[in-house]
Amino acid sequence: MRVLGIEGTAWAASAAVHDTGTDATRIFTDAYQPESGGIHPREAAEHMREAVPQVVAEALDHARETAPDDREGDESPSPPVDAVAFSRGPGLGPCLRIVATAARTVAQRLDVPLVGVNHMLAHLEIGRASAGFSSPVCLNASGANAHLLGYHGGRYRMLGETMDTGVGNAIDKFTRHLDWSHPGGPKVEEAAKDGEYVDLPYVVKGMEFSFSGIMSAAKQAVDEGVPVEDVCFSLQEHVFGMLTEVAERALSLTGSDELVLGGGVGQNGRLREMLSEMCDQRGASFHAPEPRFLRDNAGMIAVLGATMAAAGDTTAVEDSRVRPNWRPDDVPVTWRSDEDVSRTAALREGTTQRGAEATVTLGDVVEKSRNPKTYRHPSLDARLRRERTRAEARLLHDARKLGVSTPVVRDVDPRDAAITMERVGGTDLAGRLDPAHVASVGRHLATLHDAGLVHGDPTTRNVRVPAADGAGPTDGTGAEDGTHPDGGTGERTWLVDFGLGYHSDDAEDYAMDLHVFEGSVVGTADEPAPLLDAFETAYREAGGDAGEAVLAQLRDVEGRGRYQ
Ligand SMILES: C[C@@H](O)[C@H](NC(=O)OP(=O)(O)OC[C@H]1O[C@@H](n2cnc3c(N)ncnc32)[C@H](O)[C@@H]1O)C(=O)O
Ligand SMILES: Nc1ncnc2c1ncn2[C@@H]1O[C@H](COP(=O)(O)OP(=O)(O)OP(=O)(O)O)[C@@H](O)[C@H]1O
Ligand SMILES: [Fe+2]
Repeated sequence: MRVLGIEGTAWAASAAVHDTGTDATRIFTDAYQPESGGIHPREAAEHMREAVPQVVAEALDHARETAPDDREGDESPSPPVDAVAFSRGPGLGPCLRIVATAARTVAQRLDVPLVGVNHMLAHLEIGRASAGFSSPVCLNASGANAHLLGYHGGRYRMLGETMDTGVGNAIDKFTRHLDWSHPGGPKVEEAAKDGEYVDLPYVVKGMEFSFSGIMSAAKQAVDEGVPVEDVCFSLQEHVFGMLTEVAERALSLTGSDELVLGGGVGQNGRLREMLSEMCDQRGASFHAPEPRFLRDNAGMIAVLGATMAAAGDTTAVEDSRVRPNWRPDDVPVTWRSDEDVSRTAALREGTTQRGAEATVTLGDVVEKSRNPKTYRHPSLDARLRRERTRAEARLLHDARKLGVSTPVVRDVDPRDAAITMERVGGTDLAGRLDPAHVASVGRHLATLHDAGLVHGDPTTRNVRVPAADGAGPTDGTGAEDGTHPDGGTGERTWLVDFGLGYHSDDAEDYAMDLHVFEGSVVGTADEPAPLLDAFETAYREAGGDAGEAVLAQLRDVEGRGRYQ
């Protein structure tokens, strides 16, 4: 099958022809370069209006020139391509409409099917296809996005994402402050080569992350006279360190041992180096497609379009309106039937647990050491390990005082980033996900929030519950009488891993806790809906009016679009 792909979500007016027989992909791109500042939606659309028809004509010429012999000389020659795939969203509305119009026109003229492709899934599927991976975790690092996806039960689930801007846009905003021309990413990469390390904010909440604080601090540092190359170097160390850390968390949560990278920022050598080193260290495989398939390009649209067309997933012209805010986790995945990413490998209860951050030895007591991460800059690494070990020990204690079940801390060694604590539960919540246990987590979080405490990373791996068969030490201190101090009717649950915790009186931070927990449930459960329902009901009941306000804030967090 030969498929014409058309792309034009923001800056790249691009058309490509992919031949599934030879696996060859030829891409024609005309890039929009803003005169000044960043991408202006109106200017970008003007570019698309001129450039899209041109690149499409070039691609179709190429298709005709390379058509197999049997397509030539017939009385009614076969069309040069068998389907037309186009970027249907997400992206800038005016640009998308031009692409869609071009795609409909060509498909109707050639009388071939139309395929509406999700641009973000195209960024990821191209890597999965070229790696030959079956069920990887996918990190998309592009201009307008930054997120982690894992396939499970017919959809890509969102495992973590930026809470504000996309990673490329964040970097581009910083370089606009320096009056550097768009795009800024490659210029930061170049300047970073001569830079030295300075501390900047580092914001990871579970598998969610945000860039606004770090970008303000970077601009301020330059304004205060810190050498630009030092700021560029440190920006990369922090921002890519965050992406690598959340990617490792996603691997750990899902039990996957494959990671693929997608998106324009994936062209950055330092980001690729960090991801590759992290994967090496945990025995996972890493793959990044070649640069022409990383940045926006129609090749990836043609490739996924061909896969979708082969699965019969085509788009009727009357249903082909563009979707500027189309989320990748909203797409029914018709073209995959392979094994789910969430293999629950995480659930084996060995004597040594390898979390995303630490090695945890489960004996009579539990010894947790945050080992150095060599992908991170040594200064940043030392700072994070020290800060998190301190926070963990302090907050485990604070939470206990509030009546939230946590292991008792026996010893803390901030220098070696090590904690010795009581052993609790028989398994992770991930191994016994049921409404009673998630409800108990809801009550625990309501208690913490009521006292101004944020867990920071309440995933299903950071909650301990009794083992189903009763094996293992199911009692923590205080449960000897068999009562359940969390006040619920289910079995007892313990919260562990407070390393990302902190004190806050901002409802947004509490909402993030809920968002992180729900994300970990959605990422791994076969049927998340009843679990989320039980969780929120329990949180609401325990949290009263304040809890209601946090849930409203959660809806706000979930509803934030990025393409207006
Ligand atoms: C919706 C769609 O329009 C959007 N596309 C997009 O953002 O273009 P993409 O080609 O994937 O990424 C462009 C971004 O990639 C950054 N970039 C390019 N080369 C880079 C490098 N060497 N280092 C860091 N960033 C780089 C640019 O600064 C720019 O922000 C998206 O995929 O989010
Ligand atoms: N006190 C404890 N008692 C029993 N098991 C524990 C205890 N603390 C941790 N564990 C187990 O060890 C695993 C890893 O611990 P922890 O989450 O603290 O490490 P981590 O490296 O920070 O993990 P991640 O970053 O992946 O959440 C947990 O999922 C849990 O199964
Ligand atoms: Fe993109």
